[in-house]
Amino acid sequence: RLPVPPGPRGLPVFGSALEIPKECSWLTFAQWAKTYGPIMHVSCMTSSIIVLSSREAIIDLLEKKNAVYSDRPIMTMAGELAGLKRLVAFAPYGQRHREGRKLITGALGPRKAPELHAIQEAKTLVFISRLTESPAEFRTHIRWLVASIVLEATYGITIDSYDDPFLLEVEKSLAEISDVSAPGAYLVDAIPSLKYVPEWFPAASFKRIARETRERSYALEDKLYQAARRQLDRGSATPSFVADLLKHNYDPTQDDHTLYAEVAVMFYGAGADTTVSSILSFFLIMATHPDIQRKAQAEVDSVTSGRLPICSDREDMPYLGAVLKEVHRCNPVLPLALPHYVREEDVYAGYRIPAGSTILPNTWAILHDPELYPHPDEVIPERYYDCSNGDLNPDPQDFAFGYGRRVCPGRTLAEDTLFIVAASVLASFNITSVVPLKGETIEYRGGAISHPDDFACGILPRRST
Ligand code: HEM
Repeated sequence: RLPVPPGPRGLPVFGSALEIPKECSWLTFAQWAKTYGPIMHVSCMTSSIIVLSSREAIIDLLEKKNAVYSDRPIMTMAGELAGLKRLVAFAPYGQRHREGRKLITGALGPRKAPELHAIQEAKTLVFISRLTESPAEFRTHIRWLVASIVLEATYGITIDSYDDPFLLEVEKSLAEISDVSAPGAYLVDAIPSLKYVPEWFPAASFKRIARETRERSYALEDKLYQAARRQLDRGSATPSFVADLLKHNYDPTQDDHTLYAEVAVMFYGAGADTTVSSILSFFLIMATHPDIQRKAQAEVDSVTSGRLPICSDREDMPYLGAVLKEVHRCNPVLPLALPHYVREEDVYAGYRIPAGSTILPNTWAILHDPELYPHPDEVIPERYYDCSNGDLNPDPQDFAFGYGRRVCPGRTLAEDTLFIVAASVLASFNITSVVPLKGETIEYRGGAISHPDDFACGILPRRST
């Protein structure tokens, strides 16, 4: 038998579970990869994790062998007990997952771009005026902006403020989902047979937590979906994902409704925190790199000549495009993507990849590899201009949005939102003077989603500076 890839030995029974930090585990994995190489085996309680830290390994396995490497690990607490495996991002690779993805890619394809751009541009206009009125609250405005774009595009629901009761309910449910899916948080994930323990049993509070999370997320999914249906019945529906599905299916079965509701709820679940984190990184990078900001503003000004930017300006603003590539490279929002899973044993580079391994692509390690991106800790938009060596500076967006048949289906929506926000902010404001709100410097943190530490920054209307 071939050996498994090299990796830290860890402790008996626990393996390396106690050495993997809950925050920024991608940094620890990147450090270990310097010793053990780009294909690393990490044992963690009863499971095997294979961490991939090179572009070649990720392409060879997750892209070229995507039929084998597109499953998701079985998460007993989140997936089974809390019912999340019904949702596209957590679903096992198979028919239901494919159906869900097909609906999302259809709804976000080029045909739908004009409708989506209209929503993105209108909401960004309101965002700019709110930012002018209360710049110190830029975080709240960013969260409102992303929520209002996603909920309008998915359900046709208008959200006026970040305190909207509907939105607070959605955020609460998401926080619960994030709690139950935190790796290592529940013993039942390491010992799946515990799932059979009855809820009343002492120390089985995880069963109650899972049931409550499941019930609340189902109720919310239904509430949002029914709100969109009611608008259609009243004839007041604006173009949206749900309205479009129901307009094209005159006689939906109960199974259709269930599928549509499950897929719709994914837009916010997968698209809100991720997009917010990228926009925050954009603000941080602009505030800390005034020269880059000025250069991007000059480009925006020359294209728009005084009007506000629109989504179709994107291809005329290559420098801003390069800045946004750096935003994704410096802070890949999902630094380990989402975990993939391999059901069958495989062989790669002389190693055995055991059946049932969780596969973690270390996107952060690739986007900070000095062999691929010279001076990886510096923000250098110009790095994408030099095409003389085709192996250097590959487009970070091809990594930041994941891999193979699990690649993010919301990429275009996310990129367009980031672009219109960035271009409109640059046209309207100078972003200055960053102040860390905790500690001395601003680091990127997080468990699964990476985001910058809290910071304050100056946001001054350009006409007054
Ligand atoms: C900056 C914003 C975003 C980033 C960086 C991002 C990145 C990612 C990544 C890395 C994955 C995991 C891919 C993998 O497993 O290999 C993913 C999955 C996913 N994303 Fe995004 N995403 C963003 C925004 C969005 C938006 C706006 C939507 C809305 C539709 C969305 C929907 C999804 C879905 C449904 C999945 C699961 C796909 C599957 O399992 O088949 N994402 N995203």
